[in-house]
Amino acid sequence: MNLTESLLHALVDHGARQIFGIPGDFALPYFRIIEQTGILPLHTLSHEPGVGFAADAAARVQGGIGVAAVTYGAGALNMVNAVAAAYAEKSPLVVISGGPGLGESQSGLLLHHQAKTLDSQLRIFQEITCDQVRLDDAARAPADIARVLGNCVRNSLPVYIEIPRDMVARPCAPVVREAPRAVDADALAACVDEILARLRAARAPVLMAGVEVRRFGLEDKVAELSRRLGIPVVTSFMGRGLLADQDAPLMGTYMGLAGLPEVSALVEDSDGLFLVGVIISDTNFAVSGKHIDLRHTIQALEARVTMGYHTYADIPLDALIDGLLARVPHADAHFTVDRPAFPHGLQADEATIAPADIACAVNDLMAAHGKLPIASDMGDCLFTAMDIEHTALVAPGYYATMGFGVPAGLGVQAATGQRPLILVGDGAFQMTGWELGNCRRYGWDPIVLLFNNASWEMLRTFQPESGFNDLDDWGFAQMAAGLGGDGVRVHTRAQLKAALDKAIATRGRFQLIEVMIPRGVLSESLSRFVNAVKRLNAAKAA
Ligand SMILES: Cc1ncc(Cc2csc(CCOP(=O)(O)OP(=O)(O)O)c2C)c(N)n1
Ligand SMILES: [Mg+2]
Repeated sequence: MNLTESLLHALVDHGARQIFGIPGDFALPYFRIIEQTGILPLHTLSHEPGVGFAADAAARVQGGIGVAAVTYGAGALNMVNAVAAAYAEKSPLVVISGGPGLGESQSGLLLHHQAKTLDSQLRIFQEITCDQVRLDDAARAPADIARVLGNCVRNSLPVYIEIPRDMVARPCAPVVREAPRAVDADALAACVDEILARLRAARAPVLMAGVEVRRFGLEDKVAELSRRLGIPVVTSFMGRGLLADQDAPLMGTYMGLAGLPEVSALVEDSDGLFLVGVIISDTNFAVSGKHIDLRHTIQALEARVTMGYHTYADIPLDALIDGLLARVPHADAHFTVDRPAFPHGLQADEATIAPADIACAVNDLMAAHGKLPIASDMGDCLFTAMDIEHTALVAPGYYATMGFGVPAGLGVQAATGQRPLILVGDGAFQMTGWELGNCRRYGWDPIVLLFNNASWEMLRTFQPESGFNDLDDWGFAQMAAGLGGDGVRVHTRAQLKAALDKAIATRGRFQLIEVMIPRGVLSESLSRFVNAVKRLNAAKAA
């Protein structure tokens, strides 16, 4: 076995199911081995940001790790933003980069694709990954790979692996996966007892599910725990889409002043808020109507449990949930909640289209044809998703980068085989929407709802006086055929419904529905979010 094969088998062993990538001369040798061995399927895309977003989304939906394979310098550094997004949102993404061989590194020449020094790339990735290795020693490689991939899975964070191009075919032993780390049973029991005591003493306990629940594959168990405890569940903004397919007492998504009042009141009035895998970020908590004193909550995140001004260390979330389930008997009665209703029954008439109509049309579509997993970009399309029935959702809800939506949708279909619905604004589509041109090669056929307001509308809501938020009308629908798909531009609600009916009935080609939305027409969630931010900022300034 050679070093690349050893790495590929280790990737499979740690939960990788495919590789997304773009080669270069520093990467051609290891790409050849990927292609020749077929240990993992390789999907090449067109631009490295898309490679990173697709691999990140694949990791999020399949519960394993994502793999982004690139060349040195121009390739890897082109993907920094996507890896930073994965780091911020705790996605287990493995970055593999080809690199200069030992001989050329010592040639005394500056090498092409080199930035500052030959170590610059590794140093840049140290800031956005939890572990790194350059595989320049075949004897040490199996242990290095086991350590790095073990950290990727254990922390649910990106890692960086550089393969010098003169090392790819060196004989190498197989990688032996690290043994799971032991959890202190006494500390776990004490932590479980204290959490249960606090929840039982609370008048109005609530469980908020965050992204770590998905990252560690705990949705079924968390749903079961909430039923047994008899407490309602909400998701964080980032956690939207969690528990969509579980029988959970799910009330909705917490968005503070931007969200549904009944959901916000449930969270903000709770005296027993149990934050399970929730990232304490501004997008999750900054627009709270009533200040949530996080010091009075129970926070389980990054293998630590904090409550009552003290922290239990080294309590992995899976061990904690198992410990709680072991101590909470099956509930006698089936605990349910009255979930707020989502909009249905689109008026298919000649009226222009608002984001609320898109949510309504999608809810009607899923009611008639079954749920679709959703990949959403940043922009009002993501806020519109809050009015769509709960379904699997991948979106940059915290890091908030544009460009995620289309590549992420391709990653979802590559990973699951399920046809995704992609929500993307015109500004974000200008960045990475062209990855749709790769669908035909792989048989992917997403349905793309392109919110075209010819504007960076989210920015305009915060700074309406700036003319630079105006975008031109690019005519995206007309470009679909050249990319291998079908495109249609719709102006009215009747045209939107007809386009969705045609799209869902057409398989084998991506379906691009360019929805023309008048500037200034926002989703209700975004309107509430912007008004909340302005009110809170005004209050701070006062
Ligand atoms: C990679 C990156 N560069 C800039 C920005 C900053 C930004 C946040 S929202 C936004 C406008 C989005 O326009 P779009 O048409 O896609 O959607 P909509 O607002 O609904 O009209 C920008 C430029 C971000 N978040 N990421
Ligand atoms: Mg726009």
